[in-house]
Amino acid sequence: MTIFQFPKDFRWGTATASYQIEGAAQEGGRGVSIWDTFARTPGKVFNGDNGDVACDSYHRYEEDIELMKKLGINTYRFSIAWPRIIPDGDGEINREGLDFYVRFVDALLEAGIEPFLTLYHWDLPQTLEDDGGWGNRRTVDAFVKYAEVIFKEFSGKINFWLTFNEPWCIAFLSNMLGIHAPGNKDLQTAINVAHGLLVAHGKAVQSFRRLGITGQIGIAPNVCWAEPYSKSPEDQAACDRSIALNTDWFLDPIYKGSYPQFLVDWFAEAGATVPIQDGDMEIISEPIDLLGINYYTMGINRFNPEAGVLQSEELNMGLIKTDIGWPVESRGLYEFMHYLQKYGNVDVYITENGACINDDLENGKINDDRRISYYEQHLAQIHRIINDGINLKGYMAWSLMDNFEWAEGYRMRFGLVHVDYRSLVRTPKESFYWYQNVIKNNWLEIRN
Ligand SMILES: N=NNCCOCCOc1ccc(-c2cn(C[C@@H]3NC[C@@H](O)[C@H]3O)nn2)cc1
Repeated sequence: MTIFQFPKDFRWGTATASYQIEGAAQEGGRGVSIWDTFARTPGKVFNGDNGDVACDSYHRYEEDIELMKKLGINTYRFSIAWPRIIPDGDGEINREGLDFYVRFVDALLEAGIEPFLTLYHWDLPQTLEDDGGWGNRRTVDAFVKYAEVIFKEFSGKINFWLTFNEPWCIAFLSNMLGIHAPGNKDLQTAINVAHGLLVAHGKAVQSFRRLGITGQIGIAPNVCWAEPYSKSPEDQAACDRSIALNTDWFLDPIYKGSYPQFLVDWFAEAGATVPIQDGDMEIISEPIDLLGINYYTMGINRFNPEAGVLQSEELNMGLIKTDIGWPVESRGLYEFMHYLQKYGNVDVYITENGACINDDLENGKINDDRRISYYEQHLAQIHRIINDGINLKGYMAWSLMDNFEWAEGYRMRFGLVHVDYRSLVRTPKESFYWYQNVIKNNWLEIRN
């Protein structure tokens, strides 16, 4: 067997998000989000599923924290639902909504678990979307107002902060491909959204510094690692475009103060431009302290002029796939983390990594061996990354429990804990106990 020992201060955790687990969608003064609207639009979400009940964590969070204590994690990544805090987006503060998160954060701290907060995990107040969404500076200013409410309430209690989860999903999956809320299918709209959220990110970081808020702040891009099908320049360029739209499009403005010119030029060919106003790039490039990285899979891509705006086609190479159809290929994480070094050896946390394995209960157990295998492969790569001297400081498995997987609804299960959506009974899977052992030992044992 092989033993991979992790650093003594390495953070072990799990991750969730407000709309995916909370439920109580019409309780506590919560306003309507774009995902409430999208899920109620016929054909957008599998089976017409929505987040009205989800895992009911709004009422069951103490039970969830007991599961976290049993698992042995020291870090828990979650998100706050903006519509609970300021229901109409930029109006009055809903104290009842804020108090729910005060109770939750206090309970986490009481349990000895470090809160790792995402301010925005996709549940935009609908009123702001109705007025132009992230492409309207009103939304940018509203986000800063919301962020400052949270900063002031939780400074001293929360020390790890993320502004946005997966900006590529917020901008391009949701506004160019139309697969997530609000479901637009327009490149210029997507570019406007991406720029708006970047300005909002920068302004929030400036507020964080000005207010002297405790801890470290950053952002969490999702990775789309790709390798060329052939050695041809066209296939390599197709990969470069695919990787860069998820990463460089957001991290170049933050770390370099400018967009990647090759992609700006590519989009200009398609008639789309970035709506930069005076001072925007200086705001966006306000220095940050950490990055969250979300990794699930990688692709083998080739140039194909018919393959969407990037003309980059991901090929089915016959790899083992998870039940959501994503190839299991952990080496993309290693390659990506070295790619990321062009921004410097910045502090990085894996804020999402996990497998969709839809095993169900059998005799009271869930023998999700495929999920264990997925985690073994990816944690081995993480040890390799750390061994190369990269500042990878922690790992949060997606997800603590099965939850609402966006357009896939509840059919796709990423949890270490099984959720029966009728009874809401939580049942730890075999992978939960495997991960519990890794955390307890702070080492990974690869069985021969
Ligand atoms: N990348 N290029 N794609 C080209 C075209 O893809 C079509 C489909 O696209 C995608 C891409 C990515 C995702 C996705 C889902 N999760 C899992 C969630 N992460 C945040 C947390 O809430 C988890 O639930 N992460 N990523 C879904 C669909």
